[in-house]
Amino acid sequence: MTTFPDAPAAAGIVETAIRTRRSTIRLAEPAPGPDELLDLLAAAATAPDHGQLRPWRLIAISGDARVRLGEAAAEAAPTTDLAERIAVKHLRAPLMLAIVFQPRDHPTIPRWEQLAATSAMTTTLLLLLDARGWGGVWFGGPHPDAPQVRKHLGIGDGEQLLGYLYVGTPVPGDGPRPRPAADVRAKLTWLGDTDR
Ligand SMILES: Cc1cc2nc3c(=O)[nH]c(=O)nc-3n(C[C@H](O)[C@H](O)[C@H](O)COP(=O)(O)O)c2cc1C
Repeated sequence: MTTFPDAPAAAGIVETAIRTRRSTIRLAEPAPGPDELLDLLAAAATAPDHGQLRPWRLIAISGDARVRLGEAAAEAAPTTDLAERIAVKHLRAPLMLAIVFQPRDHPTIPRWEQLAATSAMTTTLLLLLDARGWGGVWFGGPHPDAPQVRKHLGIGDGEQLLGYLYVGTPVPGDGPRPRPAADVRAKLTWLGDTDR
């Protein structure tokens, strides 16, 4: 049997948080408010980020603002039926966080590294929300590139909407879902000595 050195206690807590996190789709009120969100964002902003460029910003959308965003997204739908369904999707959680990628021109830090840093921050935020008992899920969102949505949210030239974190309180009774174990053996190539 494979053994590993004893890990510090904190490592166990972190590992449990990572292994038990699940995306939550059924979300009810309440959701975190501005102070808690800023606190969590400060923690999420510690994710790996070459040059600490923080090439991202978030837009929090709650209450009636979700209705107005839903209307903007619905305008981009090709049919009335789809438009109605798209508008309703914006009400699936009490809080939506639009993840806006803001790449900068940089002499040594390419765009792909900045996108990776934004993804790392977002994943860390999702994990932190889950660890605090909030539910959340990252969805691309209906028509994130539609001009109506970009205009409504004030997405600037050169910025990209990377979808939304839908955030709220997990609906009672929707207990934790077991996660099938991933077989990652084929995902690792090891070059060099494995005697360790
Ligand atoms: C950038 C991004 C966009 C996603 N968009 C969608 C989506 O539009 N629809 C969807 O069903 N899942 C989407 N997912 C996957 C879910 O967020 C989630 O990871 C998946 O349902 C697995 O659940 P889990 O996180 O509990 O493993 C997206 C994931 C990422 C990283």
